[in-house]
Amino acid sequence: MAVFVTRRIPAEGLRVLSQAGGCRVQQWDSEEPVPRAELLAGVAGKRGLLCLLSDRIDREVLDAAGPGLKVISTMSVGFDHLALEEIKKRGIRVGYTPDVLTDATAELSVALLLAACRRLPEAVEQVKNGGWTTWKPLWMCGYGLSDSTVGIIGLGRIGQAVARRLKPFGVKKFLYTGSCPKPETAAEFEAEFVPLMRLAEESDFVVVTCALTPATQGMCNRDFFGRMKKTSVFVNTSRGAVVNQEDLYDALAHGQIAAAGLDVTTPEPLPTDHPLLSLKNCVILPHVGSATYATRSTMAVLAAKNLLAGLRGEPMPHELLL
Ligand SMILES: O=C(O)[C@H](O)CO
Repeated sequence: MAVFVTRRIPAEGLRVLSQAGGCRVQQWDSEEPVPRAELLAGVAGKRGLLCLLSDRIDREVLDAAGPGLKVISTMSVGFDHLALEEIKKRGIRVGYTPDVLTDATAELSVALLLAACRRLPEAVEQVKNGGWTTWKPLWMCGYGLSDSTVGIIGLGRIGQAVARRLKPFGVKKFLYTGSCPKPETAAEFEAEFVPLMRLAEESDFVVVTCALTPATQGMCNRDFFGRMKKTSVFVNTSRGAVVNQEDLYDALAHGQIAAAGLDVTTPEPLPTDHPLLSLKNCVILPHVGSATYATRSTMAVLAAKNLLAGLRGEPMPHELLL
C-alpha cells in the first residue's frame, strides 16, 4: 500500500504508518509545503494520500494520482482545500481530524479576542519603544467582556468551546447564527439564534468559527461591518475567505469597528506589505489555532489512523461522509 505524505508531520503520526505492515511511505520531508510539481509526481500511483490544509487537492492532483488512489486523509478539521465533488465521483474516501483540535483552537480564539480587545500587542510595543512614560488614566484603554454580548458565527464544536470558555468572563448574552438553529446545543449558553445582520448589530464581540463553504464565503463584508458597533471587536479563527478583507480593512481604518483579531487570512501567509498589517487595531496570527505540541501530535496520529483504516477498507475513526 503505497502512500504519499505531503509534509514533515509529528513523529507519532509517521510512526503509526511505518509500524503498519505493508504500508510504503513516501514523504515530502520538509517544514515547507510540497511544490506543486513534487506533489503531482509524489502522488502518482499511490493508494493513499496524507495531506494538509495548505495542499490544494483538485482534479489535477487526482488525475496525477490515477485510479489507484482510494483514500485521502487530511490532517485538519477543515476540508475546503479538497475538491469534494471530484473526490466523491471517483469513489475516494476522505478522513479528517475533528474534535482533537477543538480545545486548542478555542483557547487560541479566546487569547486572540483578549489580545485584540485589550490591545496587547500595542501595549507590549509601547513598553519596548519608550511609549510607557507613566500610568495614564486614558491610555491604552480597550473593551472588556464583562456584561457584553458575544455573537458566534457557527456554533459547531469550536464555537461551543469558545462560548464555554468566554462565559466565565461575565458575558451577559450569547447570540449565534448558522445554517439552522441548534436549540439543544445553544441551551448550555442560553444562546439566541439570530439572523447574521442582527448578530452584527447587537454583538460587542463577533467570533467566526464556521466552516468555509460557498454560503459562508465573503459573508463578513461591507454590509456586515457597517452594521457592527464602533466599539465592537471582530475575531476570525475559521478561514480567511469567510471575510472580505478589503471591507474589513476599511471598517478598521475608518473606525467603523474597534478592532479585529485574525488567525486566518487570504492568502496565507499574508504578504508582509498587506494593508491590514499597517493597522494598530488589527492583531494577526499565522494560523496557529491548533498549534500545541499535544494537539498537533494527536492530529497526526488520527490522520495516520484514518489513512490506514481507509486503505484496509475498515471504518475510519473520522471519515467525512461525502
Ligand atoms: O482546519 C484545521 O485543522 C485548522 O484550521 C488548523 O488547525
